[in-house]
Amino acid sequence: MTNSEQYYRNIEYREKNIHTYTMLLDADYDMEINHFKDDLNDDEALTLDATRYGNVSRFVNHRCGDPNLLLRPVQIDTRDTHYYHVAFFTARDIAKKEELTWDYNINFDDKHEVKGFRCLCGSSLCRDKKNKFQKKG
Ligand SMILES: C[S@@+](CC[C@H](N)C(=O)[O-])C[C@H]1O[C@@H](n2cnc3c(N)ncnc32)[C@H](O)[C@@H]1O
Repeated sequence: MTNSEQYYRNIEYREKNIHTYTMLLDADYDMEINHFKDDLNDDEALTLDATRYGNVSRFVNHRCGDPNLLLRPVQIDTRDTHYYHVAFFTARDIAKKEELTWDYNINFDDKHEVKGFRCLCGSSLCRDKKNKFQKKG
């Protein structure tokens, strides 16, 4: 089988095996709780509130380049690669009460992606070079 035949066979397999599931989210276009009132229009300010339906991972902040957590897909209960969970692993020893961070992989060169997010991670590897609020460190 050629590579392109294999490619189209994979697409066909995926299309036949599309899985859907219901997810509960609290989401709203709400400028009142958004820090970027001056920079965004209402329809650009979707806020996801993980208080009721999220889990403890909602407290993990972003850090560019050298976060103390890494994300890995893991399989639980099934070897079907359509279903995986995302697990956090420590990238190094973490001190008691130290902030947990992972790299959200934000592309700071993409205007749409970063319009509502200015990075305050303080890492020397921070990619948000235009951030006027950047912490030194
Ligand atoms: C998953 S929550 C993290 C927990 C949040 N800091 C809190 O106290 O509930 C993601 C939000 O935290 C803020 N945040 C996380 N990392 C940030 C960073 N490096 N710079 C600025 N804001 C950050 C942003 O408001 C982002 O939308």
